[in-house]
Amino acid sequence: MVAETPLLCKICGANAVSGRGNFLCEIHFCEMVEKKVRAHIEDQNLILNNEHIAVALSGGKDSSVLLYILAKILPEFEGVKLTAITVDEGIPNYREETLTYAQELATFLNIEHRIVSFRENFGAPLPDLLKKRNVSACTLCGVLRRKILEQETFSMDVPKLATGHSLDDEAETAMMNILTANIDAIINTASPNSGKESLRIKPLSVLNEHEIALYGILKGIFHEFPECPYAGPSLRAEVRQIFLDLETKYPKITG
Ligand SMILES: Nc1ncnc2c1ncn2[C@@H]1O[C@H](COP(=O)(O)OP(=O)(O)OP(=O)(O)O)[C@@H](O)[C@H]1O
Repeated sequence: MVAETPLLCKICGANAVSGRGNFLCEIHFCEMVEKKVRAHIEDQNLILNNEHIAVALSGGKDSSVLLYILAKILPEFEGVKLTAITVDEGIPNYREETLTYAQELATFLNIEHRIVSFRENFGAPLPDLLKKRNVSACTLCGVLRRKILEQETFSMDVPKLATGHSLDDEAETAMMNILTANIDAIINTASPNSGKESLRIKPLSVLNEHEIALYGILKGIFHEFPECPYAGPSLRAEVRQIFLDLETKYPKITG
């Protein structure tokens, strides 16, 4: 039997934790991830000195990694303050766990954390709001969540709201806009400073899901949470599957 040769970090020769043609050890992989995010923030002027940035923290892997990395690189920006905001949609057997985790992470990172709920803003949790409307759960949830996040951001006089959207999310959105011939959205995606979008920043949009998940695992901030009970068939889910299928043929398709 031939022993398998361990894959080695291309920088220091230690055992590699990441593959896909980019072999790096734990230290160099994490450095690479942070460097990519920092470079994106600087190139696009996503964060400027003395800004107060709101971070949309669901407690899921992407926004948890976002908060962790922003907290880590924060000292490099003069006078920048972070406030995490979590929206409690009131989805039973789902949101409670991520909410607790979001609280724990914000406390661990010593970052101010606000929890805002559908109940206090719209009078009822999502399941009750759905009873009165003939609309899909994800559509209503997404619209109301964005509304609360925007309100909170403005009420705090915060110029920017950071979300944990990844490169995969951005690729899926671009593909969905093409498939639905949503010309306005295609133009807005191409120009980050247009309209209301100027308030939104997506510092993780240079990282693919593999990089975010691995970074989260290595930093001990990755948690498996139950899937949202309302998650079901959707155009986004189908587009995601198309990308996954393509990735097996063309591994570098999302970075
Ligand atoms: N309940 C919430 N409270 C605050 N922010 C949220 C909430 N849900 C989503 N977001 C923000 O919107 C982004 C995109 O949400 P979405 O549910 O599409 O993504 P996701 O890939 O599951 O992200 P995550 O892993 O952070 O939950 C999240 O990364 C987060 O920044």
